[in-house]
Amino acid sequence: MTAKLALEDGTVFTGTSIGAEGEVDGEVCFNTSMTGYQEILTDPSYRGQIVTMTYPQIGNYGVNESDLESERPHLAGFIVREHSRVASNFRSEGSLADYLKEWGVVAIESIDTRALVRRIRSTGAMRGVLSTTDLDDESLVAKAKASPGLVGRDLVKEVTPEMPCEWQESVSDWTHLSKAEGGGEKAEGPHVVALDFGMKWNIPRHLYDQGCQVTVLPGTSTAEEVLAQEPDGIFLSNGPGDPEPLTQAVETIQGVLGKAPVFGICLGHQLLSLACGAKTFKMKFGHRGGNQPVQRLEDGTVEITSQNHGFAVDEESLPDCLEVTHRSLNDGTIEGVRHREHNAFSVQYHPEASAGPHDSHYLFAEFLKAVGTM
Ligand SMILES: NC(=O)CC[C@H](N)C(=O)O
Repeated sequence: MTAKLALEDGTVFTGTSIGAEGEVDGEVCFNTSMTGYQEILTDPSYRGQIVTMTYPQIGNYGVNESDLESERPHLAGFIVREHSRVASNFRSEGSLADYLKEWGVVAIESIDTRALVRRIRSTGAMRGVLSTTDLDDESLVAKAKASPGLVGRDLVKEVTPEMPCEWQESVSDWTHLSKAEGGGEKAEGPHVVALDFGMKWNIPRHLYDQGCQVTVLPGTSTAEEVLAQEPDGIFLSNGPGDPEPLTQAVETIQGVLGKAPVFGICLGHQLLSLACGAKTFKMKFGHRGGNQPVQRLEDGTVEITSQNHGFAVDEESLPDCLEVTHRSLNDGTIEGVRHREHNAFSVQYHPEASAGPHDSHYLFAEFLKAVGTM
């Protein structure tokens, strides 16, 4: 079945559908990871985005239950150069194409993803439409132009859980970072409240494996609701879209700062910075992939990190109470901050990896240390 991708600048790519029938719109962005397509599909931070993989062949190790980062795919659409017809891996439980169809994900292959990515890199992230039902170029480009984009929209409300829950799952036990260190069984350690703005599951898995009792609260919770849990530490999760419209989350963070140690990842980092008085801005095409170099300013160490963000904290707006701790070596943007008075720090990248390198796992231990010293 033919599928088409149209961009707001008038470019149209014609390829073949590998997913569900239908039509979706969203911001077209690219991810440079060679593996981890299942984690990307199920990362709630991709809500509202059509994701192109730069690696040319995707799907060759299939899909499985333990690589899910949430219950279901969240991205708007998926683009690959070639979808592998063979899924060969001892962990594989099914094929990528079946998974995409099962969850109604509109997806396309056999387009020139290099040309698409070069266009995004020079023009910046663009709105687009991916369709198997409308194959008329003019109509598709008009729809891409009319698509709402990400700026100014609260996408967290579409992915945050309705109810609190107690987290009970370890990191998947085929990795060397699993329960071996005693995680899970000794969840009598510090009580961490995780505000879930669209949290990737590997984050609470890591906290649980460090012995934390993890209570997951909806991202819409108030400071009173968080503090009523008597947390030893508060975690601010990743999540989709533009951080600036999330005024309620910012208020909650302002209400809990200084009352317990705070650790934020990605959207959580942006929200902590906003709560301290900084501003965020939309990047030209963002950072998405498992090979993003970041420097830890304290000692110059370079970490290769997993990232997925299209917004960033604006350095010019940084208040005196925040100190930059990490910086991107690709473009110099802020990748981590620490509060000078309160016990609070955050990073723009993903120490839980999933998928990606494990260089930054030490941040979970740092949070635990912070929790113990408050
Ligand atoms: N992974 C995330 O939390 C992403 C944060 C935010 N939605 C951004 O794109 O910058």
